[in-house]
Amino acid sequence: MPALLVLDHLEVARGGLRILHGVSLSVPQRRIVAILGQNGAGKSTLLNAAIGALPSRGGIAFDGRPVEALDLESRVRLGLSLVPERRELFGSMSVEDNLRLGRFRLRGGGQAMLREVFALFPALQERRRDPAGALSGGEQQMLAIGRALMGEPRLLMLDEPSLGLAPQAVGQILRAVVALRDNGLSVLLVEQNARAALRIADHGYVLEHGRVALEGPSGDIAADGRIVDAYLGLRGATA
Ligand SMILES: Nc1ncnc2c1ncn2[C@@H]1O[C@H](COP(=O)(O)OP(=O)(O)OP(=O)(O)O)[C@@H](O)[C@H]1O
Repeated sequence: MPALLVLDHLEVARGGLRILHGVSLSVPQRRIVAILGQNGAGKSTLLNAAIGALPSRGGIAFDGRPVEALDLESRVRLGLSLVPERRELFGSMSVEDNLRLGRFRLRGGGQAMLREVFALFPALQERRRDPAGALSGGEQQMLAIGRALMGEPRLLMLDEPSLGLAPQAVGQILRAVVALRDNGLSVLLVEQNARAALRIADHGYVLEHGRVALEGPSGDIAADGRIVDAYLGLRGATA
């Protein structure tokens, strides 16, 4: 089966500085691919370029089709979706209204998708009428993922979903990501929590200073403690 997303020698500059230096990677269908690396390695930059929020050079193909010339909205329409690190929820709006916003570009089917999101995250159903700003960090992350799912993406890109969450919430989020993969979704996961990410991912890439330092099946990366310690630092090693 051809890969769903293929980045081919992607280069991105920000503020006049080159951040990504020819990064190539692919996300197969129905797989979780983790991007790991220290702060500033370029992980968020990569996701933002893939969705079209940052200009880039190099190839970006989605489902075999070049998309680098398409704007962000067109890429989203094709099935790419990004849950950003800051989650970007509307704090004074209800949980349900935040979810419905994720449906804005599609007609019909909203109720069925809402049921699917509530089945995945029962906590959101219980709090559907509460303002998003009143949710815990873990629930807000569920809501951000749920809102992305409302748009029926084919590739879900998650930027640091475990950031700032209690261990129990991290577990809930990562189990949901596995369930989504098992249901057919492809996932590109950026995480600082390297060990947790490698436990659920099928394949991993380690970025270092905007380059792929190594890649491989996630089990191989996780099994080599030296790799995790050298490239992913204390937080990855102890998580
Ligand atoms: N808006 C910006 N303008 C200029 N440089 C930026 C901008 N945003 C990020 N950078 C720089 O790009 C580099 C990569 O940042 P990026 O956020 O992609 O890294 P990251 O691997 O996701 O790290 P983190 O975990 O800290 O978010 C860093 O050196 C950062 O300072």
